[in-house]
Amino acid sequence: MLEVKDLWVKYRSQHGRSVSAVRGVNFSIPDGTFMGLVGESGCGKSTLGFAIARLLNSQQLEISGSVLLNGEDLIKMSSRELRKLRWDKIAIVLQGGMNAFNPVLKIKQQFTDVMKAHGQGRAEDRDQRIAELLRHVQLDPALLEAYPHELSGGMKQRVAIALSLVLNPELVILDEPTTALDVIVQKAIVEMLQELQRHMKFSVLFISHDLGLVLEAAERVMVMYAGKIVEEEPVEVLLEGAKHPYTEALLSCYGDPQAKELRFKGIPGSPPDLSKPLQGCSFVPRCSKAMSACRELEPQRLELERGAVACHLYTKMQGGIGK
Ligand SMILES: Nc1ncnc2c1ncn2[C@@H]1O[C@H](COP(=O)(O)OP(=O)(O)OP(=O)(O)O)[C@@H](O)[C@H]1O
Repeated sequence: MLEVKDLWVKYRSQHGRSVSAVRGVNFSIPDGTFMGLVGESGCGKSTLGFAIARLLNSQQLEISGSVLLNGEDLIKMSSRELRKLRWDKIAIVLQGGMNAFNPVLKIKQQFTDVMKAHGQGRAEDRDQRIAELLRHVQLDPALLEAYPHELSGGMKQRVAIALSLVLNPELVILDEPTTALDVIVQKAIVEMLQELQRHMKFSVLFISHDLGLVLEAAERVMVMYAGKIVEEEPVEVLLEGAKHPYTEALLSCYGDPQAKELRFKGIPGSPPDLSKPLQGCSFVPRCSKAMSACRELEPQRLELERGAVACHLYTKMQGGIGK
């Protein structure tokens, strides 16, 4: 349903410095799939999510490639065409989404405004739909008469999710939707989201820096590093063993929960500066398995039986590189 092909996003600053935040990304999200996107801070996750929804200010960036939603290229669409498509076909929920409500409007009004703007039906039908959505996110419809400040963070995020579903979108992009919430509320919201997704059959792109949360929430996972997807797989395949050394390192950060002493490990070093030209594999300085070819050639995405990986270890296994 969603197909992203060779997507590049480069931010331009006034001082001539540019940052390549998304560098040739390819993937697709089939209908009704819960896809996770994970990676360290600054690897380009939000830029990718925003680029798909065409929510980036195009005057300050260069964007190329295509984002096909049921065959229609969003990158080529005019602002008018995009306005019709947002909420209706694609909706986005942000980490700060719960603070994005208008503080002087009751919750109900925030739903009504979106529905009216998209020409949605009679007042009674609207009211019925809004109440039904609130029940879907396990909130009492009486809360529709509340102002945003009267709700807790978890409740507001549930409302933000309900609002994103108001026009029955085909794809919902959630960017760190639970990061500001405690782990118990996080888990409850993820479970609710899975339930909603199964029931309403939309596709999800769930963006988070928390691999543990993504593994719990999603069916498939994409791992992003320095603007590229370095591994993509169904969760159960990834849990059998990561292929890319970066994914392996991310997984090992969680340690063994059964161990007597809980130790948190980090990944030594830091991600590369995306404003500088990169040569070879961008993970080389932090990779314990790097070979000389990794310093020279950028690994390309290699399609596997149930996923994909961009790492020379796999090119080598297939006889592609000798060093
Ligand atoms: N408006 C902008 N102008 C210039 N550079 C930007 C802009 N927004 C993001 N960047 C840069 O693009 C790169 C990717 O940032 P992005 O926010 O997409 O990453 P992220 O993985 O979502 O990180 P985080 O989880 O911290 O939000 C970073 O180097 C960041 O500094």
